[in-house]
Amino acid sequence: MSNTAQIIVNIPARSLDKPFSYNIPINLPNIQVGSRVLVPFGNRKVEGFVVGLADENPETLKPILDVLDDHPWFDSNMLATANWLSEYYLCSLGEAMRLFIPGQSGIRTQKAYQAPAETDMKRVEALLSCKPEEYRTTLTYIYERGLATLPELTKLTGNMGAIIKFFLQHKLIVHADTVSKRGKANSTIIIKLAVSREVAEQIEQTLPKSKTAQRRLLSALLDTDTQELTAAQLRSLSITLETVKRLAAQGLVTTRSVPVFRNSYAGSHQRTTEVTLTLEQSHALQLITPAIHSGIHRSFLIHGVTGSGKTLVYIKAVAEARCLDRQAIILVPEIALTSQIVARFKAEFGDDVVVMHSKLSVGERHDAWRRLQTGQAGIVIGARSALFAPVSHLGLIIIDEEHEFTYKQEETPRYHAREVALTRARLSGATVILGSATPAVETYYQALQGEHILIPMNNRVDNTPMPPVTVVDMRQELAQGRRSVISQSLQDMLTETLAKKEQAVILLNRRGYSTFVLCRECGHVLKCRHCDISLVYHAPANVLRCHYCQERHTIPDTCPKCSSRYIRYFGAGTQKVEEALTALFPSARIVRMDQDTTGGKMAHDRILSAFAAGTYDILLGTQMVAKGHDIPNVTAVGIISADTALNLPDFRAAEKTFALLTQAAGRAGRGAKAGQVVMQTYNPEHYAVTAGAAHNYQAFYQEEIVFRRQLDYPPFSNLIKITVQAGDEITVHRNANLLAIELTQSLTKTDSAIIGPFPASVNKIKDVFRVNILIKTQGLSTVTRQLSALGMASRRDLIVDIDPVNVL
Ligand SMILES: Nc1ncnc2c1ncn2[C@@H]1O[C@H](COP(=O)(O)OP(=O)(O)OP(=O)(O)O)[C@@H](O)[C@H]1O
Ligand SMILES: [Zn+2]
Repeated sequence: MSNTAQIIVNIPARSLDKPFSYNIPINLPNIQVGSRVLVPFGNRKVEGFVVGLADENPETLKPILDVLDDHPWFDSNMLATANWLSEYYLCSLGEAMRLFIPGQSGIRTQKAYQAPAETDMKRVEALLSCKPEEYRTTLTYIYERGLATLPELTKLTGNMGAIIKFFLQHKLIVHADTVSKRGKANSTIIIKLAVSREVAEQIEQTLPKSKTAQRRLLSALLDTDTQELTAAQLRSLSITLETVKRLAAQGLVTTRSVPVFRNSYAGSHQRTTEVTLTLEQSHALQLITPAIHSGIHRSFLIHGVTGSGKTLVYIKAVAEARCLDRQAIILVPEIALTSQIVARFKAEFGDDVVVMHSKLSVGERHDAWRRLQTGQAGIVIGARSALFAPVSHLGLIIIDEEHEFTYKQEETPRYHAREVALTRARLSGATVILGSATPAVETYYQALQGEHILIPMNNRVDNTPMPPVTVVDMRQELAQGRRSVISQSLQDMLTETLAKKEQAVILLNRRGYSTFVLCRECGHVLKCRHCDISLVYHAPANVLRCHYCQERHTIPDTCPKCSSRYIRYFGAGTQKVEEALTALFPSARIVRMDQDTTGGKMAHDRILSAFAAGTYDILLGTQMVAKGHDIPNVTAVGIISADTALNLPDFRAAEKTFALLTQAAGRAGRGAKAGQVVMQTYNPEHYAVTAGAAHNYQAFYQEEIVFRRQLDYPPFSNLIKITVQAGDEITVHRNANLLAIELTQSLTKTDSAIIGPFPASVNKIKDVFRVNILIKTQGLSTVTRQLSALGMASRRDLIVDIDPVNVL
């Protein structure tokens, strides 16, 4: 048996990226690879993850203090996934492993203090003599109790920080932090008869009259089929635990403790009425089902138009995995926006579903994960973090709306859920289903290369037609003297919809930051000569700048294309549009949904539910109104400005625009009533707009992939973004320039190009200046190894982002 363990301590510090050896004491024999333990570290007690076992010289090592779980938290594929994550995304193993722990830590540390081993009371008196009375009260409190926690002390006086500091400084007290296990499952006891029925009956007869409670307990146990009672049943019979103890002492009953889990989503389980699968749905399942049964990893891309019924395919696939007793993880972009899909899974699978929600407490999270770990639940639905659920029989991972950028985590570790899902599934022999009406260009390319099995679903359920789209050229609106943000066509469509008592969704995608510059007469957008990227207006310097190559341009007085003087910085907010709508339709019930109205996370859900229930006629908002929902009475969708995302200085601008337009248009006419869409734009000829208006992914993809190939953007390369940070502008630029030189020298043989340095789009956050460098490479693993060797992953002034979704 091994006597030492290699342990990764759960402290978010990059410099601690190596395991430490600890002695395994004899009283903790069940420590295994994957166990979570409590270890001394410096003068603290911290959580650690066992990543290896060995035989060394245990005498020289500190001992492990405790084990946090009965069974190892990490199984082998979770460990392997964490290892892969730390290598691919250049984070420490500790940072990767923390992702698998609900609340990121399995212990709760509480600050506490005690008297030092020796105290010289004379010295104490001298020190206290010149201090206010509260110093004396506090110290007396600590000395009398032996140990006092910070919250306890804070109750004594408001000035505790200064007092503790003084005591520590003069060694009148020492740290004695208390550590408790977090999210320990609540437990209940079960009482069982320990003797045969006959014996129990005899004893019940012969017990003296005074022992009524004991007699009642015996007879209650004899009344059951299993000779067992739960704690709750005891309570309802008014039998106390004291009585149980008496009978246990005589060897008549035994007790055992079983965990109970808090289930905040416990609810009724109503199977939906059976529906007949569409041809495309059953075709999809014919391909997916054998893969799930084979236990060999396969991945599928369901490219299904909006309203084609992808959710039902997911449900059937999950049912298939559950029949084999394998577990399923379902990822959705944002849980607050996806209550419909959650509700459908709950209806189908009841309590077998665990929903991971940001509103869950750490304790509830722990319980939810333990239900999965112990096999009491088989399905988890959640945002990207659900990917790290401790399911030991993983059979299926589904990523709905796989193109969404919320699948990328924008803090360390900067992982993309799709990549992690594919890795975890490969390591567990599980199936992956990626689903979208507008797959990411990279994913679709991979599918065409044979990396995923492509499953097209080209028709809506019941062959409901896709809604026709009217593209309104806003330049002509202006030419006709109409200056409103709402075009004639949009106004007409809304009038008609309201008259029919149907509902409309209006999208104003004003997400983004600085304005772009546009000629209102010809629609020309000022772009960089070298990069085919929109120029960004920088207010302080009053210049236009290309974020890719740094070239600066002065703002022209007239449009370089048509010489018009109507050059404008573009941007109308949702509030302005709301005003315009109210003016046009004073009696319409309008609800606005954007960052300002959705302060609380569930506000989304409330607004959407109210809208779905018919409380409002028009739902107006930013991109969050364009996604996921399936409301039969929505027959009209209006898009105020199709171009907003198009003009961001981002090589994915066209992709983002196309996806948003297609998804938004896809909300209309999903039920029995026909839908229609009005799309306002200054770029009616742009392929993202024309393809979006035609619901034609292929048309978009064919154009886009040519552009990506020409400029070597992903999928034809990998990008790495390095953000340099510093407290002042001169330093940040100097460091970035030095770094660029260092990178150019050390990456010469790796088939990489270095772009930048260029200031980040938000070039100062909380007084820290940020400058970006992009590496475009054909040899990602070589480059990441190099970066790691150069120590860049652990430099605190750098953020290294592999496969960034935001290159600005
Ligand atoms: N076989 C079927 N028979 C009848 N109705 C169905 C069937 N399959 C799905 N539906 C219904 O069709 C509608 C659209 O399905 P769903 O929401 O799954 O589409 P989707 O492909 O996920 O679309 P989107 O990409 O726009 O979210 C839903 O109201 C669903 O209940
Ligand atoms: Zn440029």
